[in-house]
Amino acid sequence: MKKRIVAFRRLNDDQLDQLRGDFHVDYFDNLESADDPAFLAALAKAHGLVGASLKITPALLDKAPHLEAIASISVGYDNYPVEELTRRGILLCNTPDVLTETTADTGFLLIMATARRAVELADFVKRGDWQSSIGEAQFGSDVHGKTLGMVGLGRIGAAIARRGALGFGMPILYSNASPKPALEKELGARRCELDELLEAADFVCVTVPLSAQTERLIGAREFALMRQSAIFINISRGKVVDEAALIAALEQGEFRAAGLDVFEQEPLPKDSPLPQMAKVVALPHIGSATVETRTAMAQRAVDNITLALGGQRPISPVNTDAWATLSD
Ligand SMILES: NC(=O)C1=CN([C@@H]2O[C@H](COP(=O)(O)OP(=O)(O)OC[C@H]3O[C@@H](n4cnc5c(N)ncnc54)[C@H](OP(=O)(O)O)[C@@H]3O)[C@@H](O)[C@H]2O)C=CC1
Ligand SMILES: O=CC(=O)O
Repeated sequence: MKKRIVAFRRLNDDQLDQLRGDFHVDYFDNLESADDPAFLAALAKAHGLVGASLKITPALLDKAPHLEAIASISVGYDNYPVEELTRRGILLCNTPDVLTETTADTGFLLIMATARRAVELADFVKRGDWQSSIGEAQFGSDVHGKTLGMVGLGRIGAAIARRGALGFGMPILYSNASPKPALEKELGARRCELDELLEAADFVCVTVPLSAQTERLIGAREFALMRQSAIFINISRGKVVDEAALIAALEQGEFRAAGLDVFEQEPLPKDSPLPQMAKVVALPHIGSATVETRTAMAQRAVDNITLALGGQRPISPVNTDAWATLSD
């Protein structure tokens, strides 16, 4: 009998056909909530789960007694209780590498858009306010040659730093759990403490994953250390930043501008002041959101679940201990 997979958000027809060749698939194209009764009924019989952005809780796992593997269509896995999954022998897979360059493009887009005030000035033109040559009050700041401070120098952080160092001649500072000697050699990057980075960088760019160690890593104290002329970029997870402190620091002019792809609560609540601030470029979590990259991510998830449920090692397992249990 075929194993059963529940899939949601979002696979194309070829990917669904590929899965249906090996498995019984229940597909929820537009799942609104994990409480959807049809979704829960399918989950109760599922061996595999494929999808993204759903908060997976132990209570939800209790409703999936046959679950063997989850293939997340994301590289970040802060919405999964990894230890609990491992304890239950459920394998979790993610999608590293295939989204690195696109997410780095988005990070650099935020650097450029904030420094050159692209959104604010495009709105100015759109409103018909461009009546004469713009003056100094609307000038931006250079990107090339400025110091880029990377908070996190993993796959995405390195790809952003590479764009900055090799494309824009930016000196790179980084704070990261472990040293990155190869990147130091390639990019001339220098590792330093977070406080030194915050004090010295013209652009502070956050790319660490959300974890117990990084939650609210950047708050009022950290914003106060930044230069008044500096620009803050967050392309990782909203909860790495204390958002109330970010808003207060922007209001008080502690630094110049913020480029944000991620927020404490997503979608951003309607009463958030952030999108209305001229100094803020706010994007709706589109780091990896190109047709090519989202297709590649979904394909990686399809391949991961197919391999895992077929008894073969998946391409990108997160909790390899669970893989050992599953492959016994
Ligand atoms: N906005 C978007 O759409 C997207 C957002 N993301 C986010 O980006 C994150 C990073 O992805 P990716 O670059 O692939 O992940 P990586 O694991 O390659 O990079 C994360 C880096 O952060 C470092 N790090 C982890 N914890 C700490 C800490 N406590 N202090 C300092 N450094 C730390 C790691 O150090 P070490 O190397 O020593 O382990 C690693 O170098 C994802 O987890 C996700 O949250 C990802 C894709 C798209
Ligand atoms: O935020 C996106 C991810 O892949 O993680």
